[in-house]
Amino acid sequence: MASRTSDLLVQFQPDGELNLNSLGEYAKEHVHGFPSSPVKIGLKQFGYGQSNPTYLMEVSSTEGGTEVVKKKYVVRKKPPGKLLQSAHAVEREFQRKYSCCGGQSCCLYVCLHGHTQQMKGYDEIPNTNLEYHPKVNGFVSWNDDWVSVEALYQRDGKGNGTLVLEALGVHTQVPVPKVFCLCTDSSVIGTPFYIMEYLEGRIYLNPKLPGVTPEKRNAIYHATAKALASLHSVNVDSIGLGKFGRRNDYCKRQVERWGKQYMISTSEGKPPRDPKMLELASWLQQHIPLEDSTGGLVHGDFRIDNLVFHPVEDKVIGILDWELSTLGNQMCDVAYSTMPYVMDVTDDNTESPGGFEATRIPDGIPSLAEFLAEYCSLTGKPWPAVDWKFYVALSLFRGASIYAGVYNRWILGNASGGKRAQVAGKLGTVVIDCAYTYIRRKSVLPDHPPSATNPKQFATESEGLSKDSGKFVPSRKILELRNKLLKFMETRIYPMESKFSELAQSNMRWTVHPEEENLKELAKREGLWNLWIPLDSAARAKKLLFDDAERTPGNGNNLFGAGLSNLEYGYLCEIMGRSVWAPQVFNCGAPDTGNMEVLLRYGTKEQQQEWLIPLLEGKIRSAFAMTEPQVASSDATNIECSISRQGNSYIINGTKWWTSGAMDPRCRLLIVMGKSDFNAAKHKQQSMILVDMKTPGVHVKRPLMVFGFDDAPHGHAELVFENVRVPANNILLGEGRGFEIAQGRLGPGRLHHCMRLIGAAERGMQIMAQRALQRRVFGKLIAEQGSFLSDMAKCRVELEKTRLLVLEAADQLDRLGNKKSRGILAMAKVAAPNMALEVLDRAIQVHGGAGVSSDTVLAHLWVTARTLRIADGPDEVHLGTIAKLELQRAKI
Ligand SMILES: Cc1cc2nc3c(=O)[nH]c(=O)nc-3n(C[C@H](O)[C@H](O)[C@H](O)COP(=O)(O)OP(=O)(O)OC[C@H]3O[C@@H](n4cnc5c(N)ncnc54)[C@H](O)[C@@H]3O)c2cc1C
Repeated sequence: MASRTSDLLVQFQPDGELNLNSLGEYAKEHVHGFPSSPVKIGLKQFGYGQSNPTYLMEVSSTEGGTEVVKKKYVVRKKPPGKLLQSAHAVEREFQRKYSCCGGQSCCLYVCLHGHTQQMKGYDEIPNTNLEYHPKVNGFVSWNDDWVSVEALYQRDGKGNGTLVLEALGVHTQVPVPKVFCLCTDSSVIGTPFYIMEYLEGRIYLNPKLPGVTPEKRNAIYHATAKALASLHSVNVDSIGLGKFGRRNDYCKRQVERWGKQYMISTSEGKPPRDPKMLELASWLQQHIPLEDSTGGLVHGDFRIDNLVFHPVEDKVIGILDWELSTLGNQMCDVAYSTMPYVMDVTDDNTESPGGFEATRIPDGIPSLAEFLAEYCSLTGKPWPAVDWKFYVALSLFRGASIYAGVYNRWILGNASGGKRAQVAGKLGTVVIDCAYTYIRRKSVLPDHPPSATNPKQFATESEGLSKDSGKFVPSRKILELRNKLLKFMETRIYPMESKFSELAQSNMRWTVHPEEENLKELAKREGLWNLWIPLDSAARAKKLLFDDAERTPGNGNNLFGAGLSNLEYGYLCEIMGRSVWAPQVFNCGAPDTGNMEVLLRYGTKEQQQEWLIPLLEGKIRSAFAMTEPQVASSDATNIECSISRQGNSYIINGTKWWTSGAMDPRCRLLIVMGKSDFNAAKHKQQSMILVDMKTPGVHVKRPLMVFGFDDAPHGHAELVFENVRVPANNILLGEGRGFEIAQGRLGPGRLHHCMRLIGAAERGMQIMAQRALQRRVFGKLIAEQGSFLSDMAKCRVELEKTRLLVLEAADQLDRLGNKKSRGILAMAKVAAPNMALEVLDRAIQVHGGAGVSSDTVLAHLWVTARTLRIADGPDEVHLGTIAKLELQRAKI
């Protein structure tokens, strides 16, 4: 059952300092609309929670001789007595619009704790006990989480400032109570306090939601995820909270802070210290997530009982308790909000942790995975499986530290939670044990969010993402992956492009930048690895290698991708195509994907073990050697390289060129196409064979240049095979089956090129528009020149047409297979490079000289697109296929 907010009131327990008269006088002066002649000011205390004492202030006036309550407010103050550093910082919850004289002489600066200080040239202000720090242009204090005063009361151009509650209330849809004033003067009611709006609504004190129907429970959890998502979606910079806290190293600082506070609460003469807590601290320190700073707004105490729900509707009208709010890693908030799944926080059970996962999820409440999937979908955040253990353990660690603080305060006699604080010591031990067990669990969250098609999916609104049906509407799963990829590109790939290029132009050009390997690890951890692998190819290899697809060791580390169709991959591959450096970071680069596809589809178990697994793991790279300099290789029946059987070996002789990737120091495998029988039928002469790059007789003659780019460190090699002897079982599928394999290999691989070209064109469009909006020619921005506008619009038209064609080809490939979709594949292969060239050429033109230089990525993208009118079959060959099919249709 929900409690109405008014049900939570208990008789006012005076703390000896709270003077109602001074409170009333202060409110009259500082709260807009406060009755000017109140008859009576009454105070009732909210009896729930041990944090900052909170009161309902009822202001009565007389009407027709009767006393009526005219207005209700909430007063929230610090507890009296000596407090832990940074705890109970009510000032952090509040923000008022702070006006100054215009920046001339009276700007008041207030620190986190209500201390004030004058700045050079400003009027003297009492209560000075902080030091001005020029680096932060604010005041520094004892707390490492200090934000500069300027940050706390950021000034806009008019000398006004904003902070969290007011900033959210004024500028966002995040449900928060309206705040009226902050009083930092402890002489008024004994401690700093603030006054805010009283919200009449429902509060669910128990996250199990007893006495609530399953449907309503579902709706309440949905509303909770939505409220959290709304607060996490706030753009802090745009609402003046950009400096509300330090953005980086949030988890690291949290571990230090709560560890420190635990030590303070359990020092000599205080409650005993639990050694497991120290172990926990060290585990946390060693497992800080790589991405320790999403830098967004963090509530710090987000739980269902800190939410006020509408009196009748299942929506949140107020998020309360902002005293721990700051900027940082929002996943900490998410983990904390899911504590009921791990631990029963409702009753003072000092024996066991409980938690939905240990007991049972009450009917209607979503599973943890469903709740998280809902949140991730609403915010577009990546699925947090990788670091989930850390986040939950940190929440528990923090909880244990808070319990230790409460217990210590109870011993000192100033815990506002009264009797409940008495058992806090024992509860702390339960929490520590729970965390201790938790970090030893093998798995805490599935690798992937529950499927969007799961009928039990609890979300209603997020279904909107996949509810809209239509051929080219990506599912929620794909949208999540897309968002993750986009973020990865923005934060990891684009910032490294110039560094990768620099190395590729230096005399160390044929080495790999160490950051590339780091990024690969990160991509694996993010679940952005091997996404290109189609379901059916993965199934064959899993069966062959492990006999039991479900128990594949690779399941846990995305070795076999995310189980996507070619169509689904299309939405992701194009994002990778926006940078020439990106595909290999996700193990989705050419020619590896094509080669892995060959091994997945046609490799024997032994071949897969030797070559496929290290390729899937990203430990080695590969190349495909078909084209030969001396013959027209667009017709592969012309090739002359010989593969001849001798006992248990094959001997290879011939010259290949344009073997892409063969210069890469990690390249170990060559798939060589040659002739094993020069007298067989035209399409049965060719075979494919696996060759270790290190086999004697494999010579790299030279790297080839593409319009001046050698594409180091991967490169395109001319190779000579001189009596290269390889084991006979290196043959793929069997002698004379080379053409068959080529058909299988080139279908998806070709389409991946097209998908990437869509991305390259998108990048071109983006850079082109940015340039046009900045560059002035003959008195006008380029974006204002009519000829440019129509050119750009035409580029967009071409791009969208081609994207649809590529997606259609992917869809046909999924449904009809390689052979039947060869017509549309050929169309995509002709259309995509030509479209990308047109768009990139336009973008280059808009950049003038800069466009043809290496200062932008445009020239490299253009060059790559140009080669794709030739590589994987010249346009003419594909046009021939399209025309042939067209005529065949006409004959039927
Ligand atoms: C950057 C790059 C990377 C490459 N990577 C690889 C790789 O990793 N592995 C590999 O084996 N190969 C690779 N290639 C080679 C590529 O696949 C071949 O260049 C391509 O197949 C064309 O073969 P060719 O160069 O022998 O040209 P040719 O076969 O000599 O053709 C020359 C031209 O003849 C015309 N032509 C061809 N057929 C027809 C027709 N039916 N009708 C009308 N005109 C026609 C076309 O204009 C064509 O461009 C790569 C090429 C480049 C540029």
